[in-house]
Amino acid sequence: MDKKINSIYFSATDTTKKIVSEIAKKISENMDDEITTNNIDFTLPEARKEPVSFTKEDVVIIGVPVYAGRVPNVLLKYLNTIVGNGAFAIPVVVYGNRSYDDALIELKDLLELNGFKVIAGGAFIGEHSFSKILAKNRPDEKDMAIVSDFANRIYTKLTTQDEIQSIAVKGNQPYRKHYMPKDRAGNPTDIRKVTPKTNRNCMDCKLCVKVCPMGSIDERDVSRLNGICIKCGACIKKCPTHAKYYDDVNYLRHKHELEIDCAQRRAPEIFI
Ligand SMILES: Cc1cc2nc3c(=O)[nH]c(=O)nc-3n(C[C@H](O)[C@H](O)[C@H](O)COP(=O)(O)O)c2cc1C
Repeated sequence: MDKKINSIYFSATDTTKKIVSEIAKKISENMDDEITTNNIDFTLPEARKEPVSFTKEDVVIIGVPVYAGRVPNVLLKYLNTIVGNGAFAIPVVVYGNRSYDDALIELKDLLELNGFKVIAGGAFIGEHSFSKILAKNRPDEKDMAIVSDFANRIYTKLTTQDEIQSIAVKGNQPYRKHYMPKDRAGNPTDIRKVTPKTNRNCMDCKLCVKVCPMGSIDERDVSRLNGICIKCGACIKKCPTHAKYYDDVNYLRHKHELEIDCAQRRAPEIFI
């Protein structure tokens, strides 16, 4: 097979990265010739300034986390600049064990509009960005076995079908509205304005500045924000001294509710 394998992802807390990278690696391992895998990590703002385009020679595994049941809307502008030129695409969404709602179909549609041919797709589960216990440590071994099998099936499809077929994925059209957390009275509540706090454990190492996908944490005073917070969990989960946290009542209520209501393990779904 004379295709080039590409992995491209946004991954604030590394679960999407783990899945997309493994799919790309496994497909590459199946190929006889020595091939190079191209990797684009667009988690940080600098990377989203680079234009990206592919050709018919490319197979592109592209992954994003599910935010509010959809493709994160802060990424739409960048995603819409990626040019397919007839490349094969495998959209992957990773969600925190609640639901992926319409994120996979949204990503698939977006890729098709950008000139990709979508030949497979998958929804996988990763530890929830808000929590240390919801989908804890996922993707785990069981998930990675499914990831591996998915990659093998993509390889088989690429090498055995004369005319590689497009696929359909699960989801609604028109897409459902963004999922909204509820307040104590059961009314939808908007947590978009919620920002992280910094406690006395902070050593001022600036790691949070480096990992914030929005480039929002002030380098001179890391307790301040210069831009928006998307609640991605990067500064919280990656802080070596656990100095970042949220104390907003509605955010904490939502997190707790998810931990209770979505505790039952969900399984990855693949479409090929
Ligand atoms: C703002 C926000 C909204 C989210 N919405 C959902 C959701 O609707 N359903 C779900 O199951 N998980 C949701 N999650 C959890 C992430 O999709 C999940 O933890 C994912 O594994 C994170 O990927 P990453 O590690 O690559 O950043 C949300 C996370 C964030 C930050």
